[in-house]
Amino acid sequence: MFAIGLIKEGKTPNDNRVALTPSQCKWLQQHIPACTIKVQHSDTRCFTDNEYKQAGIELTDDLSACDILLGIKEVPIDMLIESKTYLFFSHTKKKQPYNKKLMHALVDKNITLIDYECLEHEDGQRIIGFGFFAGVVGAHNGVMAYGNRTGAFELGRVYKHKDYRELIHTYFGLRLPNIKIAVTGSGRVAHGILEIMNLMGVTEVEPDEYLERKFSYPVYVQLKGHDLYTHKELKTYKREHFHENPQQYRSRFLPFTRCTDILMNGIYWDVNYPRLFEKEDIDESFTIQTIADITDDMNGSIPVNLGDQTIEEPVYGINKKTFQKTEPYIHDSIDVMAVGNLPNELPRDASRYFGEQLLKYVLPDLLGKGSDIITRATILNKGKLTEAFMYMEDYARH
Ligand SMILES: NC(=O)c1ccc[n+]([C@@H]2O[C@H](COP(=O)([O-])OP(=O)(O)OC[C@H]3O[C@@H](n4cnc5c(N)ncnc54)[C@H](O)[C@@H]3O)[C@@H](O)[C@H]2O)c1
Repeated sequence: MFAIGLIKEGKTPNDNRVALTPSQCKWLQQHIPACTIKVQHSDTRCFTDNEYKQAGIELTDDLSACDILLGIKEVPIDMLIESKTYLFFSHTKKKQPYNKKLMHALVDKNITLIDYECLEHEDGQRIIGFGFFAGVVGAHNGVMAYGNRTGAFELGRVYKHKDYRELIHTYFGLRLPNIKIAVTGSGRVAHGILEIMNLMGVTEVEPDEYLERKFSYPVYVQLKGHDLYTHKELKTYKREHFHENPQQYRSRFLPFTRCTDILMNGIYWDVNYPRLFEKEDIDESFTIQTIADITDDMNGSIPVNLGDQTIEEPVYGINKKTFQKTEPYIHDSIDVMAVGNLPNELPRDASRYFGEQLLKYVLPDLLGKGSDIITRATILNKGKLTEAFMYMEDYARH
């Protein structure tokens, strides 16, 4: 018998998401008879203890009999059980200083750590994540913020709805003005944004039309790598070359800052990548009024991202001259929506989607003979760094 435990999230503030929903647990127990699931009591999880009970899943406080423990966010050190196999987002692979102590504890307790973020197909595409619902919520919030600024329409808050289905019912009858929306990126986040664009009845147009034409209806353009970056000398874009040498490229986004009303940013970014634009580009010709920075790196691809807001208050203003933070929706400011845990506004749907990927691509191998995907995502094996993660030796040692 193989026992999987769903741990209670311990990080503060509490995350309400979970790796497997009650019906996914039930399905797993029915289809893999050698597997049982235990769920640790929690009163903050988006599915209640009672929902798991109704699905026939055992609830307990003690998961010490489980072989594999599934969480979402970093597990607090005092909640780690020795010698277990854990799956969660550890945020350690970039040697993040704030999780160094957690890494030391994982080593000391002989834990096997498989990090969701490192589960990748052979070509480097991530297998599981919450990006799609970050895109959904971020796009909604971006359009909502534009409505709040202009008074042209009103949209409510996502988290006040039970789930996604209920949310999209509220779009019935929504009529957006003739705005132009630029969507950047081509991954999960971008797909979530596009879903909302289509549900809100925004029409997709090509980049050249978007730049040159006026439309009598709302439009969006999706800008992918080759629309956003060009090699500084060769004036070309090759995806793999760009990923390996981003410093050799510059942004091509500037013309879009001169005709866009809302920017929905969903790209992948790191410090070596060019920003979409610079602060100095914010002049009289800069038309963007609302930025939904779903990518959300402080002072990153969006130079006026001054850090995170909360789910309750997701938007702040940036003064166009001083670049200081202001109240949202005021004259002479651009509104920025920047929240680091957007999927928590739709936790039930986000968890269901996450669990589906886990069931399809990870758990069968994890419960069976293992796979290259799992090996590549194993940072620690019984407290020891695996070969691919030896670059973390100085970080893991103490
Ligand atoms: N605000 C939030 O709550 C929230 C939630 C989830 C994700 N995010 C952020 O949104 C961004 C996009 O996430 P996603 O889920 O769409 O990612 P994804 O893995 O689904 O897609 C990333 C895309 O970027 C491309 N890319 C470019 N350079 C890359 C590189 N060096 N490494 C990997 N991919 C590269 C990939 O080809 C892919 O098309 C990330 O920065 C992520 O941290 C934010």
